[in-house]
Amino acid sequence: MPTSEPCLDIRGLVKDLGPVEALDNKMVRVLDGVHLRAHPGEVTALLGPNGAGKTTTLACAQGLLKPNGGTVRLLGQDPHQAGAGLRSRVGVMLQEGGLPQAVRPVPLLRHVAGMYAQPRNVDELVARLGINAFANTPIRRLSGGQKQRVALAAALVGNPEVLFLDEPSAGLDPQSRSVVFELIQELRSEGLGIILTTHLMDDAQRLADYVFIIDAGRTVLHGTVPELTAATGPGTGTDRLLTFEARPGVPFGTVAGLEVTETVPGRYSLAGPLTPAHLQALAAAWAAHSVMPSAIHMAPRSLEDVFLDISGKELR
Ligand SMILES: Nc1ncnc2c1ncn2[C@@H]1O[C@H](COP(=O)(O)OP(=O)(O)OP(=O)(O)O)[C@@H](O)[C@H]1O
Repeated sequence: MPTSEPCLDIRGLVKDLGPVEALDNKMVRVLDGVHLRAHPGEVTALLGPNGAGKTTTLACAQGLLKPNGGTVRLLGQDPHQAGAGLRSRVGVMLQEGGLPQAVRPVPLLRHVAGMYAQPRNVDELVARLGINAFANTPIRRLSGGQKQRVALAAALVGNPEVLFLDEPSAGLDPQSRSVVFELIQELRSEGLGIILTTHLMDDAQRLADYVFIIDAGRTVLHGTVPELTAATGPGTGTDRLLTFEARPGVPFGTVAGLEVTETVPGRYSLAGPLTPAHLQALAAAWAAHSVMPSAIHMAPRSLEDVFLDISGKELR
């Protein structure tokens, strides 16, 4: 981990939301132990399945919601107590609905730039994100991907030190996605602390320096991508994940020293520095249990696999 002070430091975050009608109008605890630390000059990804608590975590991080427990420090301050001084140092990329619909992109960006002491150059940002092509179209008429680019520009125009991106590549075509990825990498090298949420493992694997995985309101795993995807600890890079399907409930146990785990009924996995000897032992285990497996797949472990291993759930 880097030695710089974290730009975002969340410890033991607890948040209750509600009241929920289906639960006799009781409050529901949606966060119960989220830890997250992000540093300047790094991309920190927050991953988790639907409903894990990513949006709620970001809302607490940005000071939009008051935590019921734990601590949040954004650039060293409590974001819920801090005023405009802190807000001007933080960029937030709003989801589509957050942009004013009747305005055209360039006047909007100039207006936002006018609210900051040292804004970025609007023309440069517009050219960089290809916004020129639809500069005179009202936002409500833009495609999802075009709106995404305007939202990113609006988050950046104030020249923030910390940038929050919620699903930054949602709706982008491959070309716009590369433009946005390049920009994110450049901003990172300029020293911005970037915190992003995504469902796309590929995005996280390509962009993130450090990953926090949350599930059911708590941080369940964190590390660099190589750390998380190495089954036997920080990275040899040779680890593989082998998965196969067979009838549920077969007690395969260990083969050549590696445990076969039934991650969901009928789906088995074996992870580690696999060699042909493991494959031989596995074939013997299949024969011993009269199993003819299907959907055999072997590849380097991905973040998706890691999450499936620990929770039995898909990330999406
Ligand atoms: N106002 C609310 N009242 C009650 N429950 C809520 C409220 N807002 C969110 N929740 C619940 O809190 C949990 C966390 O929601 P959150 O939006 O933070 O998850 P998420 O990880 O961002 O999900 P997604 O990936 O689907 O956007 C979910 O179970 C959601 O249903």
